[in-house]
Amino acid sequence: MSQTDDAAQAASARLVVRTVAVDETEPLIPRADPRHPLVWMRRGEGIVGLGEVVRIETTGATRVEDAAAAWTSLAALAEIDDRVGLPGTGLVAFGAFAFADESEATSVLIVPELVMGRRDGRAWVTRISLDPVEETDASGPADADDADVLLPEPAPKRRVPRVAFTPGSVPPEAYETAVAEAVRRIDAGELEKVVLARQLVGELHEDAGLRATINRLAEDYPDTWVFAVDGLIGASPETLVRVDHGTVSARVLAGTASRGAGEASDRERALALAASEKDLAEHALAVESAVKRLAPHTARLDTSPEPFTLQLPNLWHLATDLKGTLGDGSSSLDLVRAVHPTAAVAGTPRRIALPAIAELEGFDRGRYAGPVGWIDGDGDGEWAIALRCAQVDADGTVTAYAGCGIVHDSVPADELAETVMKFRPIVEAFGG
Ligand SMILES: C=C(O[C@@H]1C=C(C(=O)O)C=C[C@H]1O)C(=O)O
Repeated sequence: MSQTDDAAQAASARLVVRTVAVDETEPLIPRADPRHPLVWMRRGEGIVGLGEVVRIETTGATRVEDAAAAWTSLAALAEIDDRVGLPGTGLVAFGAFAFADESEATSVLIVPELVMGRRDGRAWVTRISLDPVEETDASGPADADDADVLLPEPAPKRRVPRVAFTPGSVPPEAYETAVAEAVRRIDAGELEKVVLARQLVGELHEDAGLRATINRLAEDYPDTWVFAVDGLIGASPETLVRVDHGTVSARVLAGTASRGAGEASDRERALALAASEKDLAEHALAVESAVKRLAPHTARLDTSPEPFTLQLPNLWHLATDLKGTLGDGSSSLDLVRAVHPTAAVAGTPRRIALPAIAELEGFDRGRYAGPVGWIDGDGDGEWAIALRCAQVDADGTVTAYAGCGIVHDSVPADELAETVMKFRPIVEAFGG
């Protein structure tokens, strides 16, 4: 089906949505579908989706706005009975978008049949169906009581499936060559910063699915957004944009250092990162681009005063939080469209960095470094940048990605080492 048909069909569908509170304390990930997991979790809270009622697929330069328009039409027709009223209740779609306009990868919004969620100590279940007048019998939509009955049993914990990764089309030496070429262009004044990534590729042989891998990501990286959407799985520390009842927030990351072995050396690395001119300059470009692109849509936008060091189990990042109020009624997807791709994953200036990435990286990023998250019926939602992630294809091919911001004093061998740190979450979650 063409993208226009798809969007048009989605726009004319009428969804019936009902969210009820449930008394549930079990973790959510063990209830995810191992083969087609839909997950958005951080610190044990979030949403897990099962089944698929509507799928909106888009491609090309207008992939985000086409999806946003189809979503607005779909949401406008939906009949929503939300008895909980928290972020993630009512009508939701999980989404993942390709990084580049030219990508072969499709971008998707998926509306599940069932959503299980938890937030602020409250749990809920949402059922979504196409117009029940034709879809169900005379007993009408399910009532609150059978919400519990139909929840899948949590699966017992399993070991993670093992995937042996090897460099993809770009071997490590070629990555270093690309970094050196990027530095040359930066020194020649062609651009200020460009983010270059490389891939690791493996095969998922076992039919155990992805649930154990996602669970491992959530256990090892509880402070990140752990996501699974249409085979894209990962644990991202970077919030692209969140919209919640008129408030807008984002977390910009750029600048990375390894963790130290002991407490003293670890502290030293964090302090050195916070004082590093190279990293502060790289970070400033990313913050500037996010602020510039969000500002037209916000009535107020504050940035945390100085970049702070964000500690993750595998590395340190320089981080800045943005917080503001929405000024123009934009949906979270409208803001995704405004900010993607940020300088944290593309570069500065963007119009020079994007073709340089396409030329120097030598592969299609697919949905890596693209927006991943969810949107609700009011347009609110949470979107991360798909980092520390892999795309798992239907044939079992697993492609993991990691990249680094290259600036004028970047050293190729150091950047290669940084990709190794950034691959760690996904490599370990596949038993490496
Ligand atoms: C590009 C990636 O990460 C981005 C690049 C960073 C850097 O170069 O310091 C830091 C965080 C992310 O914004 C990645 O993880 O693949």
